Amino acid sequence: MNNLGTNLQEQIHKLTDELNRTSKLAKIFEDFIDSSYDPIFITDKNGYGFKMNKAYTRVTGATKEQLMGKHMNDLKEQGIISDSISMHVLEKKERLTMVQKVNGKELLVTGNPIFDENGEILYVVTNLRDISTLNQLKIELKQTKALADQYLQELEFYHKKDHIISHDGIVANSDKMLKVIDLVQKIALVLSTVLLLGESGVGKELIANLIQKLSSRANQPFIKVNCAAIPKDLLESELFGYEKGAFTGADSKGRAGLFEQADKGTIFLDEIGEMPLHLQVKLLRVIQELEVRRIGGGQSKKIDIRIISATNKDLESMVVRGEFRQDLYYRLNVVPIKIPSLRERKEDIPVLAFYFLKKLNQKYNLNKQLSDAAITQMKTYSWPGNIREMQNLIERLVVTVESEMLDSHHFSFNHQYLSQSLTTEKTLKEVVQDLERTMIMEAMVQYRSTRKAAKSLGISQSTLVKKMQRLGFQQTDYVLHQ
Ligand SMILES: Nc1ncnc2c1ncn2[C@@H]1O[C@H](COP(=O)(O)OP(=O)(O)OP(=O)(O)O)[C@@H](O)[C@H]1O
Repeated sequence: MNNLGTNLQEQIHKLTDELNRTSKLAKIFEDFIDSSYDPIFITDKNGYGFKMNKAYTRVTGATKEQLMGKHMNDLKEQGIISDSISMHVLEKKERLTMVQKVNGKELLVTGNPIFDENGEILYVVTNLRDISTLNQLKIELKQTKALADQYLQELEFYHKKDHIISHDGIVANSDKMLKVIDLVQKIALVLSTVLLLGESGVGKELIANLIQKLSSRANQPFIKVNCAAIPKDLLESELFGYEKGAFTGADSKGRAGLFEQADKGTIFLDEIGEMPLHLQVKLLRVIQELEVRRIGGGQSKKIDIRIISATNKDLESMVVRGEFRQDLYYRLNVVPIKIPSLRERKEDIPVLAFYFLKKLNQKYNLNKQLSDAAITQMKTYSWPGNIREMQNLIERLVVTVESEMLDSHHFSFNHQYLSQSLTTEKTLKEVVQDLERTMIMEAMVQYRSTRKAAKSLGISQSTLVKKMQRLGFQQTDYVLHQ
């Protein structure tokens, strides 16, 4: 009996030791999985939550109470987990990896099966990696890269722009305009007679200025004459001058004409197509003989002038129709320079738009910006008034749009007049005239000044006046519309 008692006591002792060792091991095991920085989750062979570490709660927010002893399929049904890697591992009996969400948090999970000696799964141990931070980093990296690309683009843009802007306020990016500037640089010095051709607002006057600035006559007089703006009956005396007593109302001392004033320098005859035929003969003589005779004067005076002329008219057709002298045309057309319309060089649209925006921001002390979509929208438009129209539109938007960003919807070019006219059976000429009439009327009602109206329409004042005469405008037309 005593022996039996001693044996039992020894057995109990052994068992207690064993139990102590096991619980120590369990504690070590728990400490061990808790020390892992990455979350660990263990399910038993039936798919019930068995163990999880502190990192699991830290990363997912899910607690032991929520998960331990719970079946994975139930947790999935409750939406706590999006899927269960443990269930897939139990089914496939192999290590698997997938992306799974716990409490909405995206995790990269790897489930490892633990087998017994018979090859049956005892547990599935799952390691989890928080990839939301990784994803966030990926997004940030993408954003940084996009920003870097944008800066690079802007840098290239400004690099190019700086190079181009150095041509005295002439901004260009297109090959077509760069070729024009190239040609201008070549001919500026040789003092050849230049004829600038191109639609209204393309920059003919700007190019004329550049030719003058680059020439050896940069410091000599530069006389600009807008042949369309000076009333026809005054043009002759303005150009050629007059002697005292030449006509009633004339200055008693007589006056030098613009040709004489341009002596040793350059004269810019803008809108040369508007020069009346009888003055064309006199102009031809000035160019051929290089001398002028004032009205009422007997003697001619030698002059040394360079002539730059410009027109938006088709002079060749005018010659054919007998509206422009052929000999004068040849004399003026020594070096023709055609300045392309803005729609023929859409690459210039962004550089010009940013250039005008910058200038206007400085002028009005603002910080307006242009969206990419706005630039794209501008590229789709045909710009009949060319650069002048664009400049005016941007100015109008800079001062009227409240938001900092000028966006595509601000550039919704209005074709309503056109669509109205097109619904009726009219000829192209009539449609164009309707459109011109409507737009001019609106501008005149709004501004009541041809200068301001022309500016808003993107045409020169003289073009507007001519159009109004042609369309038979009366002052009462737009005054009555007030
Ligand atoms: N390349 C350019 N860069 C910057 N500004 C430009 C450029 N081209 C034209 N402009 C601007 O556009 C406006 C119209 O240009 P400009 O008066 O030279 O045109 P134009 O062809 O002479 O017009 P018009 O035939 O109607 O007299 C001006 O304000 C000018 O400064």
